[in-house]
Amino acid sequence: MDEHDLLATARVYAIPTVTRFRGISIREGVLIQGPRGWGEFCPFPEYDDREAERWLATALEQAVAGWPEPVRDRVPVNVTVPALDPEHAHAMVTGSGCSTAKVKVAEHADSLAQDQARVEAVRAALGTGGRIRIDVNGRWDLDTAVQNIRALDNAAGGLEYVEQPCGSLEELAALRRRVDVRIAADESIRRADDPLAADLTEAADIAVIKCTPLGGVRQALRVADRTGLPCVVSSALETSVGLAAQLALAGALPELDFACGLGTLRLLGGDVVGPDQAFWPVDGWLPVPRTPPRPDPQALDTFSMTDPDRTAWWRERLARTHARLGTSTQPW
Ligand SMILES: O=C(O)CCC(=O)c1ccccc1C(=O)O
Ligand SMILES: [Mg+2]
Repeated sequence: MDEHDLLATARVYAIPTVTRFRGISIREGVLIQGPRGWGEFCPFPEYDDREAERWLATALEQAVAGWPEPVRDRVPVNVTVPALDPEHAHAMVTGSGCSTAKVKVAEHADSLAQDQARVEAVRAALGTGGRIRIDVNGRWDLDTAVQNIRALDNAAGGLEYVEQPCGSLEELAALRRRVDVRIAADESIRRADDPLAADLTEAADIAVIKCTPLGGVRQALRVADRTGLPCVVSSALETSVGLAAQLALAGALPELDFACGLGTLRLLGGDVVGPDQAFWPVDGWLPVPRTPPRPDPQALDTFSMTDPDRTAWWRERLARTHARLGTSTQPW
């Protein structure tokens, strides 16, 4: 797709989040349309153009090339619980229909008591048969991680795993020798200079794989294979258009032993597709699509970015990132 076609179809959106999530209260991005349908370009605002390139490759794969064949037609998902108070966390899990919950912790320093109360409430909502995983987004140092994982493993009555407890691979490897709970790597993979080269053998038991920041379904399958670990596919807080690519990845992975973190539409206060095409989990499952969903014109209008400066910022970012991808016609 040349730059003219790309910008001619581009629709900048802004959707409020239901609760603040990783500092985000408005999710912004751009939808583009190609011969295969719509794709979504939504790198977080603070990410630089180099990192944004991979996000654009994902959108172009979806809009221009299409995805590889899936090996399953539906995937189990977790409910994602933001840093809510215990009552709201309990209600969210009960209403989700999911038997696995991913709980965000460590949203601020000294949050351990709140994190424990949230995790206890989630266990009460799931019952003994449910699974609880926590996501730290790399916020703990090694000693804090050792202490807090023990405390939260107790509060949860057993954790399925802990996602990115510390920032670096070295810390994750050292931590892994000191705790029994399994460790999953997220940022260590998707934010690595070269995700294909990330060596997780000492550092993690599980790989969190997201095609949106990795450059598409095909590239994410390569990264997943290279890790040699069981994988969890997880969202980057996309609309249903971008979630479709993540579901195509979850559908195409040779093995899928864990619930995916793709039930995140409920964190957004709206969507760009109509309710019949939206990826709302039913009884904890989502379908694997063969083609991207089509945005609903009315929903696109509702969530169209109204700030002209932000619209220009996104369009310029899209054009710059496209120029960086260069003449490679198949970046994926
Ligand atoms: O995995 C999930 O359940 C939801 C996705 C999620 O937590 C997330 C969403 C946007 C950006 C980062 C993250 C993350 O996993 O750290
Ligand atoms: Mg994570």
